[in-house]
Amino acid sequence: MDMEKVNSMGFSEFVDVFGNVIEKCPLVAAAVWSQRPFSGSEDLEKHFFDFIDALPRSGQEGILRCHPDLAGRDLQQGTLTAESLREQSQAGLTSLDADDRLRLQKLNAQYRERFGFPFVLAARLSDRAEVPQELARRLRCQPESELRTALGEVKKICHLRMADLLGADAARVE
Ligand SMILES: NC(=O)NC1=NC(=O)NC1=O
Repeated sequence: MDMEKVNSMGFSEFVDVFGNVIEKCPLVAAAVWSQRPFSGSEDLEKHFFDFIDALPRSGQEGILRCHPDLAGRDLQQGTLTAESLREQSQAGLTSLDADDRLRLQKLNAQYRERFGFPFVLAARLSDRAEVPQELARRLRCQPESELRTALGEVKKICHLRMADLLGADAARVE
């Protein structure tokens, strides 16, 4: 998909296509649409990131809370979005044994208890061995820095989902 196509999208089509690059937060795409035209994929992505960065802390934490736990209830109940299911299965989280799944659930609960939002990590850049290690490591971080780290992971997830949608040919618009 090239940028001329993106820049020609009406509001509904734009939100249909980009509404889940930030998990379950179509508002971000709805807001970014009015910033068109975009000079390229980086410019488009930067508008998504700028929107997140400009939110008050409550809004940023809200974005994190829209993310399903890794190997959590949504995965067990089959209620993950298509993107999330693909990401979690690529990280090997859909085939954990009961012990590993329970360990991750306990760590997720401890993390949520400490920070007030779920542990978020770009699963496609991780794997079943690394996720619990990274969760345990970040559990020891300070809330301020952890919020920034978590939002950084949201941006990585957005970047990867955007790349899936745009493909390689979303070069700059001449
Ligand atoms: N809590 C999470 O990190 N969730 C997720 N990470 C991903 O990469 N996809 C998700 O659904």
